[in-house]
Order: sequence, then C-alpha cells, then structure tokens
Amino acid sequence: MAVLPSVLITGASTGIGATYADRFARRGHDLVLVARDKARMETLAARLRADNGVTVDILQADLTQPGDLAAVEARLRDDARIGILVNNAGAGLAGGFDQQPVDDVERLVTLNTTAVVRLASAVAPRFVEAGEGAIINIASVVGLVPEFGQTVYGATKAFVLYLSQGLSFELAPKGVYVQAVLPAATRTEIWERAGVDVNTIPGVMEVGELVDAALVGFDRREPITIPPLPDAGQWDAYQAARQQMIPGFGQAHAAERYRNA
Ligand SMILES: NC(=O)C1=CN([C@@H]2O[C@H](COP(=O)(O)OP(=O)(O)OC[C@H]3O[C@@H](n4cnc5c(N)ncnc54)[C@H](OP(=O)(O)O)[C@@H]3O)[C@@H](O)[C@H]2O)C=CC1
Ligand SMILES: N[C@@H](C=O)C(=O)O
Repeated sequence: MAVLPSVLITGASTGIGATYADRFARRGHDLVLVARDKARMETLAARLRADNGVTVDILQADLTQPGDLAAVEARLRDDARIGILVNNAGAGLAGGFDQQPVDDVERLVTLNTTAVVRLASAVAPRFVEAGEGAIINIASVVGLVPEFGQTVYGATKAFVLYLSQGLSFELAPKGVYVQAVLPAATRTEIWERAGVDVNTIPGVMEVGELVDAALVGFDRREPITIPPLPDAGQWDAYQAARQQMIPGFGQAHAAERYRNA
C-alpha cells in the first residue's frame, strides 16, 4: 500500500486547523501541528495518536515572528514526508479601519498573508520536483465582500484567494494541487478573539461540517471550495464575468469614456 503523505497544518491548536488535524489523522496521515499554544497541541496530539495510531509532531511557532516562521519554512523544505500543507492560521481584528492600531493591522497582514505566501514558497519547489503535493489555503467569503466592513481582514483573504488561483494556474500543470477554501461564519474562537459574540451572527456553520465539506472539495480536486454557497453556478458566473474582461485589457489607448474630458 502506498505511504500517505504527512500533513503540516498551521493554526492547528483549535478551530478549523484542529479539525483538519482530526480529519487527516482519521484518514491515516501523520501530522505536523503548528501554532503558538504548545500545551493545547500536545493534548490534541495525544488524542490523535491514541485514536488513530498516527505520528504527530508539534512545532511551536508564532508565524508573525520571522525566526519562528523560518523554522516552519525549513521543516517544509527539508521534510520530504510532508506532501500536504494546510495554510490555515489566521486571525481577525476588532473595530473599523479608523480605530485599528496600525501595528495590529501589520501583525494581521503578516499572519494572514506573509506567512501564507512564505510557507507556500518554501514547499512549492519540492512539490514541483516530486510532481505531486497539495496546498490548502484557508481564505474567506469576506474576501469577496468589501461591504462587510472588515476591510483589512477581507483584503488579506482576497490576497489568499488570488494567490491560490495564481498558484493553481502555475502549479497544477506541474502536478501540484492548490485549493482555496472560502468558509463563511464558522463557530470557532476567532470571533471571541476579535471581540465579537458569535451568537449575534445569523447562519453560523459548525466547524466539523465546514471541514468535512472542504474535504469533499479537496477529494474532488476543486480549485475553489465555498462550503456554504448553495448555488455553485454563481461562482462560475462570477469567474466567467471576470474572464470576459481579459481580452479588453490590452489597449494602446484609453477607453472612449476617458477621452476629451
Ligand atoms: N471561523 C470563521 O468564521 C472563519 C474563519 N476563517 C479562517 O479560517 C482560519 C482558521 O480560523 P479559525 O479556526 O476560525 O480561528 P481560531 O481562532 O479558532 O484558530 C486560529 C488558529 O490560528 C492560530 N494562530 C493565531 N495566531 C497565530 C500566530 N501568530 N502564529 C501561529 N498560529 C497562530 C491559533 O493558535 P494559537 O493561538 O495557539 O497560536 C489557532 O490554532 C483563519 O485563516 C480564518 O481567517 C475564514 C472564514 C470564516
Ligand atoms: N473570521 C470571519 C471574519 O471575521 C470570517 O472570515 O467570516
């Protein structure tokens, strides 16, 4: 029987990342868990080892700290057993843009974008050389909806979506599968951490249902998975509308509406 690849999951101490850890362990994958809270990861790892007989390593790291991030990058570069990266660690930020301290904004951008792209960059050359591997990036529907008023958080998630689509375009022909997962509101600690009472939000998905649906998309090798979206045709229409603009972009002259103003 072929050996299953190990899975490195960031933000694996709780929430969506811990649930991915549970589901991949049930499938028989060895794991590398990454987050700041070592005690929580040890508790989770002990359960996953006992229940599933898998190997679970723990890498304590604050992904906003360059030294910690470099250690995770090194693990991704050097450990040839890792065949799946789940770029999940992320956070939100309380308040509106004019109230958010810029240092908090910068930390958010570092965690939600810089860490994601650096970890993908660490692993991609090895996956390309092997002609296989998978990168799962957790984005958010908020990245499609500036109207939600979560501007910086949403911008980081739009970045993750674009990054995933671009990486899929570049790497799929080389055998590497890239999936962007766009959850909507899901019951995890992210809300409390950002000072929001999740019980005030309508239509919150349970985390197990979210990850199980995302894994259906993963098994189907979908490039984009939006678990709560009832009509998949709406996403296809959105993509088609975007692609219809592409031939119009290469013009030597400004469009008629901008001339002779
Ligand atoms: N829940 C939701 O409604 C939605 C969530 N998402 C996205 O899903 C992903 C997971 O979020 P979710 O599970 O809900 O959130 P949680 O707050 O429940 O979990 C976040 C995870 O990220 C880790 N983490 C946070 N900061 C850092 C850091 N600086 N360095 C390393 N790890 C860190 C946390 O661990 P620790 O504190 O131990 O470091 C934790 O394991 C995020 O990218 C989020 O944006 C997208 C759409 C909806
Ligand atoms: N985590 C949520 C926003 O704060 C989301 O992405 O829906």
